[in-house]
Amino acid sequence: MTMKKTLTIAGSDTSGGAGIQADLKTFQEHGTYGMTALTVIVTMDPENNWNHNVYSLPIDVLQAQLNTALSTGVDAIKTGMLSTEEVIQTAGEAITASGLDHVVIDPVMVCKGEDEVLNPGNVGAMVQYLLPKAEIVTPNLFEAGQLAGIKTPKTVADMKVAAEKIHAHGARNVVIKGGKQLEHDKAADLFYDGKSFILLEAEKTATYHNHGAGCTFAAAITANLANGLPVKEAVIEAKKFVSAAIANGWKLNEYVGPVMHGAKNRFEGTTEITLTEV
Ligand SMILES: Nc1ncnc2c1ncn2[C@@H]1O[C@H](COP(=O)(O)OP(=O)(O)O)[C@@H](O)[C@H]1O
Ligand SMILES: Cc1ncc(COP(=O)(O)O)c(C=O)c1O
Repeated sequence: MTMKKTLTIAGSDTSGGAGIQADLKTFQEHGTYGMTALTVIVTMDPENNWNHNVYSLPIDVLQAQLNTALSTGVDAIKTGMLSTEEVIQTAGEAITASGLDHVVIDPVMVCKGEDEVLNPGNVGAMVQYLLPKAEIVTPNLFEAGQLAGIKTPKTVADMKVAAEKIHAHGARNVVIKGGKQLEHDKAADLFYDGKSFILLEAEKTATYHNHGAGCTFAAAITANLANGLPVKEAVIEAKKFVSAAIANGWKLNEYVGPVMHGAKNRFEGTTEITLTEV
């Protein structure tokens, strides 16, 4: 038996809901074989309101992991938290050398609720080294504004403007996640392939237990691509999955509630989504 191989280039979320932990659980849930190239380790301080600390790994350690994983011939790659311009460049060059088409860029800039970029130079480096390689890029509203060089989108009309600008940077398909923050009654994401705009809408779940939603969504898209789904179907299936994962999010402790990464096999078919050309 062989399995499709999926690689995540991302950070470790020690609390297990986001980062490589979310990616590996989601890859497994979709029947793909997960591999990792770790960029940073994020820890949380239980004595101090769960404050995050980010520990970077040396660049040669990242390079060695990329050499290891890519030598096996992976089917799809996802990127997540990339801490510095050097890390972004290294990831971009490894992706180019791999010659792979199935590349999902989740341009993580902040953890939820914060609005300052990890390192300001990262936005330009993502535009230069990652967007031209992206089969799909999956920014949230804040990240979309940063990549597009405009104010954070607030409406579907703003999202369309951002999607066109991000597409012009070389990403072949753009999915802007409206999520909870969009001024809209549904959890709406905008898909743009350079030709048409499609709004994917699901019921908004009233919950704080959504930690890792973005990583989980992008990892599901990556696994779906590795499994042979066309781009639009890969996004649609991932949207159904992440909606079920959020609807079944749970409380890890008083600070954080991860999404249910096991939602595909437990809750498949429990969430409906609608598609509308806009
Ligand atoms: N409360 C919610 N109910 C249903 N879907 C949601 C909710 N919040 C976010 N989503 C969806 O989850 C996915 C991840 O989005 P989001 O949480 O905004 O990403 P990120 O973690 O990168 O900020 C998107 O498809 C988004 O629409
Ligand atoms: C390592 C890592 N990657 C990515 C994220 C982003 O998580 P989310 O999917 O909730 O946006 C986080 C947030 O804590 C993280 O720690």
